[in-house]
Amino acid sequence: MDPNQNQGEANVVFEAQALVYRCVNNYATSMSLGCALELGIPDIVHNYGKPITIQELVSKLNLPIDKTGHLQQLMRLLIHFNFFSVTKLHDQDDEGYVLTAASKLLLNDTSKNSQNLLPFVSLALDPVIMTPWRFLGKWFKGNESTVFETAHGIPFWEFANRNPVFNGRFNDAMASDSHLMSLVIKDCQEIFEGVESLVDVGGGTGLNTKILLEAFPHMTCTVFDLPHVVADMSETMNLKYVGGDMFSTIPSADAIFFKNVLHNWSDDDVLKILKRSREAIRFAGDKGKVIIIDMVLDEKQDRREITETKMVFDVLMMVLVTGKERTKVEWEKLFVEAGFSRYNVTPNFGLRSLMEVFP
Ligand SMILES: C[S@@+](CC[C@H](N)C(=O)[O-])C[C@H]1O[C@@H](n2cnc3c(N)ncnc32)[C@H](O)[C@@H]1O
Ligand SMILES: O=c1cc(-c2ccc(O)cc2)oc2c(O)c(O)ccc12
Repeated sequence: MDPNQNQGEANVVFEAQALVYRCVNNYATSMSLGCALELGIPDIVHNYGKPITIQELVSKLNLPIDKTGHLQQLMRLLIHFNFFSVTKLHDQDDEGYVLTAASKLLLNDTSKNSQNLLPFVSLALDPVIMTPWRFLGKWFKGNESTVFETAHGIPFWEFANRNPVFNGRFNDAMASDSHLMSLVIKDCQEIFEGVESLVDVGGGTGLNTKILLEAFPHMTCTVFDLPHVVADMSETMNLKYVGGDMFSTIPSADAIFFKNVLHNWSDDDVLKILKRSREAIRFAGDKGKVIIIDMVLDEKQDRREITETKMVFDVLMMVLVTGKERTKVEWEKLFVEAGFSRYNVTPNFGLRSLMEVFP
């Protein structure tokens, strides 16, 4: 027998073993990141103002000295995932930790930067969100429409309605995601050109709309969301809040805007929402359109990690709500079935793309 053949078989098995261990232990990365945030490590590194050594970090955290090696282990994993990096200290042999682009998004101190995903990460690690994963197998064999319902007894949006603390946490998380939109919205001049009125459907507490209004102050905007989400919001001359159910009615406007909303719903539900949107723009003539910011799965074009993240969101939407992520072909099928004639996709929002859909 060829000894190389044996070696080859062993390599395949060991590669497979590494894959199994990597996947099954993925939670260790999110838990380690959660721990770093609980301890406030990004803020300490930020406030130190220069690279911070492991000894200085232990001291700032008030940890027992004998935890130094363990903290180093935690930091090594987070460095591997690009949450921190190490740099040589001037005139010394020692090294210190510094923030990376990712950990700069996770600071408690938001005074210098409104781009902050800490509320989003806190939501992701909340037991309300994590518990349903334990019920995934049970759900596959049962009748509930979501895993969330199998775990918590009621659907996600009803849970948010009944639990004001969770509702606040959820809305803050979604708003933190929206802050990043301001980075690109100014580049979208032509998309909002001619749009005089816009309804942000499922617009949450209205941050998307406020960012849009900063860039396009001539517009009149309505944030439309469930009544418990928009209750007691303060309005301005060109920003109104309306409570309601998008399956029953959507207020009329030139443009109907959805960010991070349609991926929460099944194809049947998206079809109903799109048909309601078409009714809502029927008086707008040539100006009428639907603007969607959401994920578009594209395994051929996207880097492997981007596809991986989108596929995780795909399953996440199945677990929490009744949703999914979609390919361009899947989106197109829905647009055509809802009676729209054409659409454009601008893939410039990181994980999200912007789609314009015309009657
Ligand atoms: C994932 S959040 C997106 C929030 C916001 N568009 C953003 O990007 O930050 C989905 C929103 O849809 C709202 N929603 C859920 N069901 C709805 C319904 N039947 N009618 C109107 N809004 C609804 C939720 O309350 C929530 O604010
Ligand atoms: O309720 C959620 C939670 C998330 C979420 C959870 C865990 C993660 O690692 C990332 C995100 O995202 C949501 C979302 O994008 C959405 O449209 C509705 C609800 C949630």
